Amino acid sequence: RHSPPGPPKDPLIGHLRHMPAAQAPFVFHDWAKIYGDVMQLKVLGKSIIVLDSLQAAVGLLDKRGAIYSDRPPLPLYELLGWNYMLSFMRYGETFTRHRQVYQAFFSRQQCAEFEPIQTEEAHRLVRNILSSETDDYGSVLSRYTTGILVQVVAGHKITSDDDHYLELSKMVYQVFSVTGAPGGTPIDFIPALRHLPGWFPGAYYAGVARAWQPVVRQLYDYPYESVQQEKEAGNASPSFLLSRLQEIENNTTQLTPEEIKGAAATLFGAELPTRSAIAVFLLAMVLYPECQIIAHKEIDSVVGASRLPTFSDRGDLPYIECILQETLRWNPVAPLGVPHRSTQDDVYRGMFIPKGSIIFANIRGMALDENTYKDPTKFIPERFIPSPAGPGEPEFGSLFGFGRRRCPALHFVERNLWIAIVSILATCTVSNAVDEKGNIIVPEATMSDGVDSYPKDLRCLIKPRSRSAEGLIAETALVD
Ligand code: HEM
Repeated sequence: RHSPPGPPKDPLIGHLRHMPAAQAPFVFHDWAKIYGDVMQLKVLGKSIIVLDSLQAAVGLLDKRGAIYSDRPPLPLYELLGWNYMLSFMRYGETFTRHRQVYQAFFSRQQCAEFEPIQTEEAHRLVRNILSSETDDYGSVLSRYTTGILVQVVAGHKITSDDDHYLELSKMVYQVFSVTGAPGGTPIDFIPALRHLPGWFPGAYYAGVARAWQPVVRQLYDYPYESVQQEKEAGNASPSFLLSRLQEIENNTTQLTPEEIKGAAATLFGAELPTRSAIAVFLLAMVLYPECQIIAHKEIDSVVGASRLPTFSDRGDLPYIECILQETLRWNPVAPLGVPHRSTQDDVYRGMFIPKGSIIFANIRGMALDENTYKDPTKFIPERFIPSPAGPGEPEFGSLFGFGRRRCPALHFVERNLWIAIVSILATCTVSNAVDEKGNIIVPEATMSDGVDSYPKDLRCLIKPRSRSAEGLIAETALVD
């Protein structure tokens, strides 16, 4: 029985000085080639385990889920008032209750009911892309994912740029930007700092957290109170919050009001990865124009030019499905997932994993596994075509995490992405932007660091594909 291998470390502080400051998933993946797919790093006495293969992640996080499903404590987030957020919740009774509510809400069957909302928002997305005056498509994409979430969570349709929910969604983004990666600030390592004033060295983040508390509070109160008022006035549309309020009324609720607010805030906070995934798709279309041509042909032959695609076309568009799957694999938007924590000592393949270890699944590393994916850095949708017609490489399910903490919204997310991708492909051509001198810009396929992984350069040109596509899109403005 031995500790999992890892790179050389310093006395006392361990790997603190060696922790990668940038592009950690790539550094971990390179280390894994030397030290293996189960590695241990020690930081200030804490055991950090990095899993670099699907086999190890399934072996521990799925198969031994009973002892690998906790999350590390996040004192900074607690200080901010991010309470009852499922993503960061410790394992236990409260977690189980919350998780059940999400699983029921995002079941396959329930997800089918969101399709009209998703379709309408996808049409709005294309209209907004085509009328965008800048090439900063990030904000247009955010508007799409926020638009869907606000309808699903609070039954509210965003129709103007000064909608308060858009303001709230910007605030969430700001809070996450000023507080850094979850678990990565000094007070996460030395919780005692939380009691010190913000000017004290190292306690800086505690000051930040206190300053942002009112913003977080608003995110908790505003949606809940708005839906409550609409319910009382008899004009609330179906939504996550309305269902929870009705459960309170009928005494069938599993969650307290404060827990419900936290659950809704969790959902709003989940806006970013979906918008990043659509951005990855756009990047792929710029860099791999041949894929776009095949996709256009498939849509033209299956859907035709007289209508826009709908969810009922999905089964007849296998190449679009491959593009979606390859978008998820090529540049994973959650490259290290969300860390798990082990709650018991364990031995895996003869290696001792102490209780309290923080476990990272290197999802980025798994996408680069050359034994599973040929030419893994290239965008090749055909890799998923089943054999004998294609190589039949497996879909990249790892993107949504593992075991009892796996993303509960994945069926919903896949639909959000599919309808956005197919609507863009049916109506637009994505191509290279051109600089002032007339040179074609070829963006590099690199992603930003951190929890919110986004293409570093997304300069591109998006134009209507044809007159008839333009007409179809214009018509949607009248119907939706
Ligand atoms: C492309 C978009 C998305 C990706 C790639 C993604 C991926 C993930 C990953 C990797 C985890 C952690 C899994 C683990 O710990 O092993 C997670 C958790 C979670 N996701 Fe997603 N997610 C996405 C979108 C969403 C959306 C839109 C929602 C909600 C509307 C959502 C809700 C959640 C929640 C609540 C958790 C926490 C689950 C728990 O801790 O038990 N996700 N997601």
